Amino acid sequence: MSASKMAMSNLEKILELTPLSPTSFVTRCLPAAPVGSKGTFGGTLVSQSLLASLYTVPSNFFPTSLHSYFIKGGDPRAKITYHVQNLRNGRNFIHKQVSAYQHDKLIFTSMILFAVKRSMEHDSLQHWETIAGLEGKQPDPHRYEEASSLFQKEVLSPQKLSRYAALSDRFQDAASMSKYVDAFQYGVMEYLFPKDMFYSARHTDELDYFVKVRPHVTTVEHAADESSLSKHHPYRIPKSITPENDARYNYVAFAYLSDSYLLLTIPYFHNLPLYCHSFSVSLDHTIYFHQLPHVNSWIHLKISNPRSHWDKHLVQGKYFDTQSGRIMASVSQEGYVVYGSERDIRAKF
Ligand SMILES: CCCCCCCCCC(=O)SCCNC(=O)CCNC(=O)[C@H](O)C(C)(C)COP(=O)(O)OP(=O)(O)OC[C@H]1O[C@@H](n2cnc3c(N)ncnc32)[C@H](O)[C@@H]1OP(=O)(O)O
Repeated sequence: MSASKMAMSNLEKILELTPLSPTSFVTRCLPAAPVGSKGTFGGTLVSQSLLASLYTVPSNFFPTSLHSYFIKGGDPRAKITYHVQNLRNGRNFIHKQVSAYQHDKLIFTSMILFAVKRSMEHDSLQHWETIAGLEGKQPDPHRYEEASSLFQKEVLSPQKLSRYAALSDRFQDAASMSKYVDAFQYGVMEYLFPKDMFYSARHTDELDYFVKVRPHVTTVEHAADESSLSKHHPYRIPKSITPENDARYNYVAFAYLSDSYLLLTIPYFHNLPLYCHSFSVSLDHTIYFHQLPHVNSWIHLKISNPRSHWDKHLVQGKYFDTQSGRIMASVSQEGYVVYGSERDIRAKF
């Protein structure tokens, strides 16, 4: 595999931060745009803001929720600076606000709530939403297919490509088509999509697919240190947080994957082909973490689209651990996505 293809799945490098002070960080790599887009990938901003904030909390605090807004499109040619503001330190919870800047302008902000890792001694009510029958089962190969081969069959085959090319200039350029395939084949995320993912005639309120992260991320948690507020000091904070040394990197990797193939799936709910938008950006992104997400195992994602109007589209995702069948995270995102009229899209396609 070429060095450039290997680099595509190097999440640690893509997200690496250099400290400027205990609460400010600058990116090492330039913040790339996803294939087919102009601005920085939203998942990079969400996950780097989470990584930056992790450098400012003791290692026995885990992210429990994250609420963020994309304020200005990120410039893929400029590094990003993250400032982490401490809003409150409690015994149970820590509140952080992270602001991301490019060219001295605020481009993104997130609020992140951390909760202390609890012993099981006091846990008055336990409940998990679960998918029964999922436990440890592999995705059904009759229903799901690896994304790059499916994309090549369902989008790039000559007869189908001409229909996509009628919808968008993006599909007229052969060089950019190979980038989609490379992203599926060598990128950070590996997908198993339903066979009708790219164009569905099925009326449904729900889309489900499987996703996992290619680079290894440890699930070995450090022995919980009983750090108290008095010990809450930069010296107690790990110097480096990497996929190999900190299981909390699973949250970072999850934040990265959670902004991909989410908003893009909207046409699926309307029996239109994916990629038929004329403009698409995410406006906000919210994650509730229900457990440590094991990102190297298949994650079963269920997406719905409760409301679309005024070019604003709400998508909600529930992510299930396929080993236990239990919910691991919930994600909500509203996007500003502009489509032509349904009639025009169908006529062209
Ligand atoms: C084919 C595969 C495609 C893959 C897509 C993958 C999607 C992945 C999801 C993402 O990662 S999206 C990235 C995260 N989200 C963002 O970066 C959004 C950041 N926020 C904004 O850009 C602005 O807040 C926003 C466009 C949502 C609102 O802008 P406004 O319309 O209120 O302000 P303004 O009028 O100043 O427009 C800002 C820019 O948007 C452009 N814009 C707005 N509406 C547009 C439209 N309808 N068509 C084309 N461009 C439009 C507008 O031209 C202008 O471009 P420039 O900055 O280059 O001048």
